[in-house]
Amino acid sequence: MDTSIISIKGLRKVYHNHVAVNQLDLDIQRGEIFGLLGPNGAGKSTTILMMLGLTEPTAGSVRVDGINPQTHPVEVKKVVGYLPDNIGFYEQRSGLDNLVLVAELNGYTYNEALDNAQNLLTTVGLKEVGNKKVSTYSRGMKQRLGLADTLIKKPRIIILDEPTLGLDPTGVKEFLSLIQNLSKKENLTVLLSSHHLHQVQEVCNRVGIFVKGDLIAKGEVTDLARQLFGDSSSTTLLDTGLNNIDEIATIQTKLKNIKGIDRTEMSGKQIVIHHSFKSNTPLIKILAEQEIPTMQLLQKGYGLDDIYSYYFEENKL
Ligand SMILES: Nc1ncnc2c1ncn2[C@@H]1O[C@H](COP(=O)(O)OP(=O)(O)OP(=O)(O)O)[C@@H](O)[C@H]1O
Repeated sequence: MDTSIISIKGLRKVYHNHVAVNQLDLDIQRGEIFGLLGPNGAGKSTTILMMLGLTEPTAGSVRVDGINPQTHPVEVKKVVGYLPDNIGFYEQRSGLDNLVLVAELNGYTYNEALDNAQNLLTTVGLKEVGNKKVSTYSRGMKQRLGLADTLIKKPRIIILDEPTLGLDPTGVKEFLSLIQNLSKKENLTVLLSSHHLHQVQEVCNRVGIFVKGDLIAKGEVTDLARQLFGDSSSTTLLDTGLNNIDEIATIQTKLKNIKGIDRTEMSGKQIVIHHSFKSNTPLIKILAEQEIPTMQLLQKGYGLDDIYSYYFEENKL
């Protein structure tokens, strides 16, 4: 059974000969938190705009909860709440007033709007400050108010564009756990566009990585590593205990040529070894055979940061 709430097939957007989104195929499941990752200009916002019916695809199709946003833009906006990265409020009015206004604009009577707004302020943890002017809110509080704003029409899907931008670490944590709880409680589907890899890794069920209009990989983070690096899915940090950088670099080069090791790089005085061994045991054997000093070996799996730096910083594409 197809349980996807967002279904994208062969989606393409070309602006004056520039391909912003290229042949995108993506299915997002109901209740899923999906992370859209990618550097500036990768095509994330254009994809979101096409889902919202705000820009027309050049080719391909999008269905959002069964709705074609191109032909039914008003209907799609009823089921999708969108939090842009620069949401504006009436700063001189209270958070509560702002929400009531949005609720009324969405067709609620004043009493319904008030009730709805008060409940949402509680949900996002702003109950105590609901009557204070928005101008007195911190960035984190404004983002939570923005979340309440997107929830007011009781959407089935929310799309959040860089929602944690400018938040301090505590604010980020609180905001993301709020999203996670909401998604669980309401079976809400969340699309999160972000550059913040650690955060996305923590909160998303799956992520998709966009580069220059292409979705180069999608899946759970562990699957992504496999998709992008093939069998080479392990990284081990070697601390030789040496201080001489030249000596360490010589060891690094030597290791690179050993079967089973795909590549190596320096990280300060440590050597990062990317290899296809399932554990460190074969590595320990190799290090002993090659008489390489080993003070510490630390195995770590590939994280999103590795994927990101491999694909974006080393210009592999
Ligand atoms: N209205 C437009 N007209 C022409 N080109 C555009 C337009 N909107 C976006 N583009 C181009 O399409 C590409 C994709 O842009 P998009 O905004 O979708 O990327 P993004 O991944 O959302 O980046 P960011 O994180 O900076 O928002 C970029 O090269 C951008 O310059």
